[in-house]
Amino acid sequence: MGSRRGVDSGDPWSGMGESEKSQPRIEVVYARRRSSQEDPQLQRSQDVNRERRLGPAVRPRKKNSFTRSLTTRGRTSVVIVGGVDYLPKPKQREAKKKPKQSKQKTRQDPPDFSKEMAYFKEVDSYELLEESPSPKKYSTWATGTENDPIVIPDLASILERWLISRKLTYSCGPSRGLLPRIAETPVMPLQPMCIPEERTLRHTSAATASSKFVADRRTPVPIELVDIDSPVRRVSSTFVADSRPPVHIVLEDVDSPSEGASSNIVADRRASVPIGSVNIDSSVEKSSENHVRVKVENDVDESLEQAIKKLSLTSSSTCDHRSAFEELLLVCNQSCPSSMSEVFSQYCDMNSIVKIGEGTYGEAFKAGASVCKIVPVDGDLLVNGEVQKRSEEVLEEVLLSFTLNSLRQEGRANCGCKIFIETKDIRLCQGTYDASLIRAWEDWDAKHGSENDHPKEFSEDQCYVVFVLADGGRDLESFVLLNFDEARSLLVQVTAALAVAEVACEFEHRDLHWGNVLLVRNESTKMEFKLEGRKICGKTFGISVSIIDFTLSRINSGEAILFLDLSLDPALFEGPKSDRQSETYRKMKEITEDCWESRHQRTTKDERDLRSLKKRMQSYDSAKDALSDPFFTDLLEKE
Ligand SMILES: Nc1ncnc2c1ncn2[C@@H]1O[C@H](COP(=O)(O)OP(=O)(O)OP(=O)(O)O)[C@@H](O)[C@H]1O
Repeated sequence: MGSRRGVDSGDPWSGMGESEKSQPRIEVVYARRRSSQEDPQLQRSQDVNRERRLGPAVRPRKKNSFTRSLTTRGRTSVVIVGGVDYLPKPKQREAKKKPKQSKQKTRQDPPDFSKEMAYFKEVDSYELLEESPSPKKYSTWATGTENDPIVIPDLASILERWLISRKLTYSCGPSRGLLPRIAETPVMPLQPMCIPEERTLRHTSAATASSKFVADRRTPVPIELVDIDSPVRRVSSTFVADSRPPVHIVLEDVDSPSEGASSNIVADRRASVPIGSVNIDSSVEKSSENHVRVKVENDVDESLEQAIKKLSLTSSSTCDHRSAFEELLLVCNQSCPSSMSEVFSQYCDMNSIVKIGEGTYGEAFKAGASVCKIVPVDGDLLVNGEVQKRSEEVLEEVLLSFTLNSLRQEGRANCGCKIFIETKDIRLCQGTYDASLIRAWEDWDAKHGSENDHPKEFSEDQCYVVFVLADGGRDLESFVLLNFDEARSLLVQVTAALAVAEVACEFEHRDLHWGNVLLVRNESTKMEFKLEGRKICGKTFGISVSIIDFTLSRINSGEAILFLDLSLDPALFEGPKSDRQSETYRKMKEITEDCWESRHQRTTKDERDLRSLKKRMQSYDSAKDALSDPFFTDLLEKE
């Protein structure tokens, strides 16, 4: 489809480029270190890693396939902050192709499926030569109905905290006066789901009347109020602070005649604990109908909030590494990094940890019902021959994951699905690898032969981001579909997920190779999703699909557009010719014209071309005839 772009002056592609350029300001926020250019040794090891990414066909030996880090080198994280009305006009758009990927990531000794693999390889290579620029893969979901606001309270607060911290970081200049304050203080008013502004608890005459509010870590308001049957009541409130920044807890006697006056306050405490509980105790005079109000507030004073609002992102131009780390802490709701065992022990017995997979950066471990993917960040140590990810890079993925999580919420009015992997939590850790993790890593290595470096190399200072995910099963690369129904089920689930996310938040995965599609066989017969307000039920034939790895993805969270600027990673587009994944990256570059912040859609011209192709196809007598159609001209090279 050579005429796809820029052929005539009315080419909708160029038009779209123009209109996208006039969108809200664009900032290059983070630039990935590119030390390989200066360091030939690093360049060599990265070249080796590049070869790891693609499969056995192009991977002559261990650590020598097209790198798994292909997608991450030289990236730049970018955010565009737009107004609420930024959402583009309804248009039809294309879905990205699924590139081929081959990574050695298996959970058990795989049975011998070499025959099946050979078959699919053949199919793949055939398609690569034969297919048009994927008309059959361009989904035709029409966009354009009103979207659900993607910002649910929790997500809003996460993004807001992030944006605020960025404003503070970038706008305060050298003085950085506000940054320490925001780092010490949560932005509680912005997270109404997290902490109710107040709870009113009623005393009873019972000696141990108590009220307990149990909530998860993101709504950590377990407050226990106990009155003791004595002339003076003892009131205590326990606030379970799980890695939460400081809070201000006030107990107030609301029945006192001077309600609201400071004398009503029976206990007042500012508390800051990384993990644990805060108790405040006090005495309250007994009266028949005594109410005590427990207020949990943030410590950000109004003037600070006003100041924050006035700050502008436009003055930001640089990002220092420390502040990005602080942003990550804020987004993860932590005041300081945890240890690995603190995080893992929340999900499982440490001795039960099993490694289940690995990527260039990520080591995936099964922890109870969850999967924890550990990604080292910010250290100087090369990991698997790669420069470690920087906080700022991981931050983009963290925010994106939270945004996609919001699609899982029940009761979304317009769009929703549960096919993107559930991100249960994200935590920042520091220290050496825990002994149980080392044991699990070595077990996996003994069975499967890890391509990654031994994690014992990490020092006490090393930091990591731990993605706590639902267990999505095995990746498509190692999963064997048993019949055509399972294959259809896989395709419809992936397509439905992309359609939902594309309509809801202009999502483009941009790296949907078969290592990033997980499957599990179960009793399920159907899966529900909602697209443009319509509930749709898809048949699953006992297969549940999850999409993972949003490192390269692009999304409009409602508050910001998050994406990586792949134009700074030319090597990404230099993979082997005729390799499906490499070709797909190149196609993406062609379609985006290296403008990665925009969403990209099938154009009217493309649709016209496809429609006329369809008509012409009906008139051909044979496939041989059809192959001479002009639609294919630039796709076929005669030798
Ligand atoms: N939620 C999950 N459930 C089950 N397995 C998972 C999950 N997340 C990751 N894995 C396993 O771990 C592997 C590595 O994860 P992932 O691809 O996210 O890491 P990565 O370092 O980002 O990879 P890449 O090399 O593509 O950058 C996956 O291919 C998969 O086998």
